[in-house]
Amino acid sequence: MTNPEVVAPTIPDSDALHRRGLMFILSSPSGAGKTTVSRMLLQRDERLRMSVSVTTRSPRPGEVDGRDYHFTDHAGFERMVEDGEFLEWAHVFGHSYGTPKAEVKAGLREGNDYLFDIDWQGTQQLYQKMQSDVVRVFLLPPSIDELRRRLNARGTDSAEVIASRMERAKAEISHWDGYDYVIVNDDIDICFAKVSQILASERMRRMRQTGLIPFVRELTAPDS
Ligand SMILES: Nc1nc2c(ncn2[C@@H]2O[C@H](COP(=O)(O)OP(=O)(O)O)[C@@H](O)[C@H]2O)c(=O)[nH]1
Ligand SMILES: Nc1ncnc2c1ncn2[C@@H]1O[C@H](COP(=O)(O)OP(=O)(O)O)[C@@H](O)[C@H]1O
Repeated sequence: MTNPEVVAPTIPDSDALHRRGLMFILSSPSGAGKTTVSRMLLQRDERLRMSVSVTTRSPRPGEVDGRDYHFTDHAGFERMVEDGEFLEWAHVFGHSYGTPKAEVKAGLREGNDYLFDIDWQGTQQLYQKMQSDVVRVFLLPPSIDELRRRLNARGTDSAEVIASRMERAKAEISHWDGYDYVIVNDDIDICFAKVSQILASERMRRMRQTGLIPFVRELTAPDS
């Protein structure tokens, strides 16, 4: 399945210097592959955690409450909105989706990275609130026909739901320029290798390496 030649080597994320975590956002039109890429990242990367969203939509076959989403009803969702428990929330495909705040805020300080499978509206909100922590990646399908083929092949949605996802796809694609990185997900292994490289590079940004300040101070101390 996975061709080892195109999978990026795992770059050790050293704990020697403290680093602030980052918020890694993966968006795409439905069916372009963000769930597939997210699962591959989470399987291979221990420092990456999924930000599990809250939603009012029903679970699909195979989805697990607390792992794929926190499933709730409208009243429960509204209560969380009123109590300020979301970093962002939006209406997508007639349902409500939101990113819980508590775990992410504390985890970033501890150096944990979070993966977000959210749409362009949520991406904009997170970017406005936490710009320096956010890395935005958008996946495109190689063609509209291939997108339709993948939605059909996934076998999780009725013909009616697939038609409505296809209808929304072009509107979602129109937000491609609100992202830092845009990748065409043609070959899954190549796409995964690219996403892994982005993550590795973004982790090395100076501003995230909070441990550099005392480290450099020590290096440049007058009596060292
Ligand atoms: N803004 C926002 N969007 C979300 C959140 N969780 C999921 N989404 C988006 O909602 C859309 C529908 O998700 P889903 O019902 O799982 O279907 P999918 O398109 O097959 O992934 C996707 O574009 C997700 O990225 C969230 O917490 N906030
Ligand atoms: N590069 C790819 N080539 C072929 N099929 C793919 C590729 N990426 C994803 N898929 C398949 O397409 C379907 C939709 O992918 P999924 O990850 O569920 O999309 P999304 O989460 O963006 O809605 C799944 O059946 C998945 O296995």
